[in-house]
Amino acid sequence: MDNEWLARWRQGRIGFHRSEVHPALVRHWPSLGVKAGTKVLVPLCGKSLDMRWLARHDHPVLGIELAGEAIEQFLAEGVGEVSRYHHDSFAVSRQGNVELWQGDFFHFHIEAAAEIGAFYDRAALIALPEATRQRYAFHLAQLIPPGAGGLLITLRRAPGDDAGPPYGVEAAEVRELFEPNFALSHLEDGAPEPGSGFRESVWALTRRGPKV
Ligand SMILES: C[S@@+](CC[C@H](N)C(=O)[O-])C[C@H]1O[C@@H](n2cnc3c(N)ncnc32)[C@H](O)[C@@H]1O
Repeated sequence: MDNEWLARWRQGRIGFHRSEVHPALVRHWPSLGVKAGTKVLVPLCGKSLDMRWLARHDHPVLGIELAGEAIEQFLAEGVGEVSRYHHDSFAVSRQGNVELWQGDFFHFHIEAAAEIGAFYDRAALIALPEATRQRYAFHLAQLIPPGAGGLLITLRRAPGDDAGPPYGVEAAEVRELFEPNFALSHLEDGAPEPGSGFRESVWALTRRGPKV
């Protein structure tokens, strides 16, 4: 699976990347009440422009991405000096208020996440096969402090369509995955996307305490 993502980036097969900020982020982030200055974790971040939107709205961003290509493209398309360092197995690049950790999300641990106070998942959970999604939800819960919130944007496919990525994740699975550690609020379901028929669902999550 990992190599498949690296191949996608190498070959430019990145249909998931949006050339504009996701409208659901703009619409719903303010309602989460995340204080300015709070650092936002963006797992499986790609080169999402949503990170720039968060940074412009006074949130330091910590993105985690497997593909070096994605990170280099993000930095090349941005403005400002880039500083680089290593932390454990991660190569970290910082540009302005955005730091990008290149490596496997599942190797990113709580010591490195000390300042994180919110998260943003668009197309991260749904990038993972069913067997890995449980691990993702648990790992995310370990990184997010009690009381902290986040926005989750998932996707539904036609009934019986098990193909992916992106994988379809129904509301019942979202609840099953996250309810043990988060309070959930379903914010909206998008209209079917032209062509694919995929429908996005937007959720607000708040981490329950105590830490897992
Ligand atoms: C569907 S894309 C979504 C990217 C981004 N969130 C967006 O909205 O454009 C999933 C991304 O996760 C990355 N990825 C997959 N598995 C990963 C892992 N275990 N750790 C870090 N990144 C991973 C892939 O390289 C890919 O860029």
